[in-house]
Amino acid sequence: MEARRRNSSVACSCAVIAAAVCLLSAWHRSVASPSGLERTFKRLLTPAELLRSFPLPYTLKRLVNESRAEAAAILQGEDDRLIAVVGPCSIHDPEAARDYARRLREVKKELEDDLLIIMRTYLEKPRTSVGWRGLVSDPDLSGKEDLGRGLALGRRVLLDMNALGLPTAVEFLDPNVAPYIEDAVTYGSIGARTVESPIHRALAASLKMPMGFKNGRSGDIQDAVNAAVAASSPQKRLAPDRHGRVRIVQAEGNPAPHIVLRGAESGPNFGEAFVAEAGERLSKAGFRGAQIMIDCSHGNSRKKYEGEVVACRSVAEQVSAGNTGIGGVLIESFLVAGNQKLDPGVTKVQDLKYGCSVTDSCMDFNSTKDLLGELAAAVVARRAKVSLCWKEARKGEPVKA
Ligand SMILES: O=C[C@H](O)[C@H](O)COP(=O)(O)O
Ligand SMILES: C=C(OP(=O)(O)O)C(=O)O
Repeated sequence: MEARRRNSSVACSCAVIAAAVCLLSAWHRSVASPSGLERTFKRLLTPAELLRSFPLPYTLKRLVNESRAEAAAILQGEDDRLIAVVGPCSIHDPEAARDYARRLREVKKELEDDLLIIMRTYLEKPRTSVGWRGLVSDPDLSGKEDLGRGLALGRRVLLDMNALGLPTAVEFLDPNVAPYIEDAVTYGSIGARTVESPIHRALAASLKMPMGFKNGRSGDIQDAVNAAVAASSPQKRLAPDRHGRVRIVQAEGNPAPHIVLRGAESGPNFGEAFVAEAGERLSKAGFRGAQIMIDCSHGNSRKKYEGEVVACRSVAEQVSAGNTGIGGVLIESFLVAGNQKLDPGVTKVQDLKYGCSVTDSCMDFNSTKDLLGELAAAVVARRAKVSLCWKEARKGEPVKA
């Protein structure tokens, strides 16, 4: 009896030690899968640990909260400015991103009566097939995919942008990444490749910043409308908490879900007829007065920065003509125009051109500044027209615009 008790306590201690060794030395652990292939697990900091190392200071928390509220007010038609989400297609060089942000913040201050400028700080890239998957996945652009370093670097970039006075926008791609960064994000997007995914819709329902849903790559606007409806509803989902424990999250529904027209393989959808149709579908789905965002890139630019200028000018014309259904734009822009090839593991990072996109083609900073000026002027024109309408309506006269 005594011997059995001793044996079982020895077995117990061995199990505890083994578990501790496993946990402490589990930086790198390989498990044979049923197919005989090795699956590798690597220990990662929990969101709580990363947030402790790189906290969002109180003043920046205030910036995030205030800019989220401003963006939501614009998207609900309560603030007549436009949102402009502007910045590189993807962040690959934090120094170039800071350089860009310093210039953008000057434009932000100059145009803040008419535009809410948010810096596109995209850290995760969904690929059509394969390719570099963004700073979080591969921070060294080497193909080694050091996700632990990527999460830390990505969070630091978001903190830097906020510290420079710029609210940030990201695409949420891997739901597991969200708890590491969401507190530092003002505007979120669900992309064309994931807009039909129930998991992404449920994630959006639990996020506190306004979330934009892109139309599908085929051009189907209804995918985005359905996603906005789903994300506006309270729902439960399984998700890790900040300590990495899987929990049942009771999501309240996103505060300002909206749709983003991004064009399609078959062509752009930034024109008046598409905007009107999107507005009608939104009203039918119960979103009365909800604003639409227009992505001037992707299918709307046919992935060429010159096309972005055309799309953006069309938006400015529609707004200055009095269209009150457009709430903002997304623009891919970096220090210099165009893009360059990045083949992780093959391209030498030191050979990359400074301030030039390694994913989609971007417009250069000076053209961006000019276009933002045009958008701000369009808001001023719309304001004058709309208030004229309002005054005439009050006099009981027919509304002109
Ligand atoms: O915005 C970036 C790209 O459009 C997206 O990540 C897909 O890129 P790809 O078609 O080059 O893979
Ligand atoms: C991938 C993107 O967009 P979309 O989902 O519209 O292709 C993006 O904005 O980086």
